[in-house]
Amino acid sequence: MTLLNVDIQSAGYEKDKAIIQDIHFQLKKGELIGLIGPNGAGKSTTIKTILGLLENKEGLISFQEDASYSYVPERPIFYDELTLWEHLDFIAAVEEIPEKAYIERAEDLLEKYKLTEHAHEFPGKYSKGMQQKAMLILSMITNPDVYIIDEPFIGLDPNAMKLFLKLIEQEKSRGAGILMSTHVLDTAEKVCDRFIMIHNGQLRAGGTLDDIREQCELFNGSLYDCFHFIAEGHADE
Ligand SMILES: Nc1ncnc2c1ncn2[C@@H]1O[C@H](COP(=O)(O)OP(=O)(O)OP(=O)(O)O)[C@@H](O)[C@H]1O
Repeated sequence: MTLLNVDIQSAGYEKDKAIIQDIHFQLKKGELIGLIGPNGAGKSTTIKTILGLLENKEGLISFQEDASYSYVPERPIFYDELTLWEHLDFIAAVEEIPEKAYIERAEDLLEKYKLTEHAHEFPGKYSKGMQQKAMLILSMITNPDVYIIDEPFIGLDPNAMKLFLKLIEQEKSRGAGILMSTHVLDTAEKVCDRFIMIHNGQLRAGGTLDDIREQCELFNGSLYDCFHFIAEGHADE
């Protein structure tokens, strides 16, 4: 079942100045799609377009009726005056999550990400990795149907990365769909079901790793080999 249908003809930050063009794909239940491309390719712009943050857009974005989503931005954003626990309280109140369920889930996530002892501190003062973990916890507290995650791995230590991947796997089994942009291609190759490869604001290849290999004519290539081919226009020597 399709959770999100992306049909972007063009989008950008200024009128008549398209940054991305012709980006079309669908995110299905239980699926993890990797959004891949070099710096400045248009990954974050694609995500912002999906979230409805860009006014200059031609095309259609549609979430399945009543589908909820969580967005994890590339750079963590917090309210200065709220502790992490207060952020969780705030989200639970806005989303009307029953108190017992939310407290259990919050305590479990804080424990897993080793932030229990820091839950009553201001996340603005956390280390980079702790901030990223806090953002991931906030995104998971609502059990959304769709996750849109812009580069989750920056700053995560290896244990936190492993934990994140395990939780993402659990969320997929629950039926959530995940769109995740990342530069960590060896991990993406292992965990993503499909890929969207963007270069210069255009969809250059898409599908499973085998589909991408075929489109790049690199039949035994890794995801990195295909990335290099698309970004540089020739195979890596
Ligand atoms: N707020 C903005 N206003 C104008 N142009 C922008 C803005 N944000 C990004 N751009 C431009 O849009 C293009 C695509 O940027 P985008 O951030 O989508 O790339 P990206 O693929 O996410 O890159 P990275 O891997 O470096 O995060 C770049 O040329 C960038 O300069």
